[in-house]
Amino acid sequence: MRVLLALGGNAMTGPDGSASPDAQRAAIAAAMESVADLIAAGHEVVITHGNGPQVGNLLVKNELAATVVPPVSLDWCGAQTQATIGFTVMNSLEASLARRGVERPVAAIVTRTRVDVDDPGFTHPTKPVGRFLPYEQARPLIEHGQLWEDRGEKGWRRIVASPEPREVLETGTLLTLIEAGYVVVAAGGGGIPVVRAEDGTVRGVEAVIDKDLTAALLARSVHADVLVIATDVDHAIKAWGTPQAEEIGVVSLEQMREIAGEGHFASGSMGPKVEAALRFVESGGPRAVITALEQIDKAVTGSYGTVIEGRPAKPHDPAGQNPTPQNPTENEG
Ligand SMILES: Nc1ncnc2c1ncn2[C@@H]1O[C@H](COP(=O)(O)OP(=O)(O)O)[C@@H](O)[C@H]1O
Ligand SMILES: NC(=O)OP(=O)(O)O
Repeated sequence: MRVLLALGGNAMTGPDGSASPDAQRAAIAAAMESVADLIAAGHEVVITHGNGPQVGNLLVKNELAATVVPPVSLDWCGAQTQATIGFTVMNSLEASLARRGVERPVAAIVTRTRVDVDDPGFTHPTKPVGRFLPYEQARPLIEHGQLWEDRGEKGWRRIVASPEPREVLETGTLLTLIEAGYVVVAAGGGGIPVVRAEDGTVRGVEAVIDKDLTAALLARSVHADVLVIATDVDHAIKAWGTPQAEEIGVVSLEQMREIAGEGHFASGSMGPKVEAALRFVESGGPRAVITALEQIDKAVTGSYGTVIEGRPAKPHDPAGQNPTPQNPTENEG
């Protein structure tokens, strides 16, 4: 199966959200063990990953050092995170594959994602980045003009613009590499946001694209059989945080749209994951799964996690309208 695997910040930065180099190396090394198992099992894996903690930290470094070295813009910070996370993934995945006796080349690709210049995301920022701070520490920054948001029990977090991903510009390159047998790491941090001018030229814009939404687009572009969104919870949960909390197992597209419409999924965390899973399946993708990183082997077959099954088009069913599950059912998870 061709698997598009989206790795969240939780998988890349360690359990406490720490983005120290050691914590990142350790988290990525652990994640790549699971990825190597998938590859060793015969799956074709395309990896994308988040960069929220890292890009937010780079932004702060730039601001703190602005009087000493020229600061760079947010799109440059995003490009830098693709490189550091990408090369760390390459190092770890190569080692994990070698331990299994699997020979597969790995390539991390600098990837640009086109957005619309007039996207409302530029005027209404929604993307949490960087570290969590208690309100007392965030307050002076807010008073200084930064946008911060209360993210619940973990604290407050800085918010930046996050336009909709429209197109992954390196799709052709990725397909060539996948067909040549590479394990490709692409569109890290949702891709470096760029806009295209009327004359066809491309320039970076200051934003951080949601990596789950780009993952949905990328999964369709590379004809993935399954989009797996790996995070730190086994399932998306209905009535999350209440005594009525209920894990969501296998659901139809229609059911998940309805549940999402009821507002069970927090913006900036589970919300975009559910939206990405829905978009992939709505646009014709066969299956999308949200689950914990440790469960991705079962996720690819749809036997664990929150699973949205598409409608496989059969010869007698050209419109792809054959029935899908009508009741939320628990899978083995
Ligand atoms: N309805 C929900 N079901 C499950 N988790 C939820 C829900 N709403 C919000 N969350 C939160 O979403 C988190 C996963 O999102 P996030 O932290 O952004 O993941 P990642 O960094 O792995 O991309 C979970 O740890 C949980 O705290
Ligand atoms: N770019 C992005 O969505 O990163 P996170 O998944 O780390 O928030």
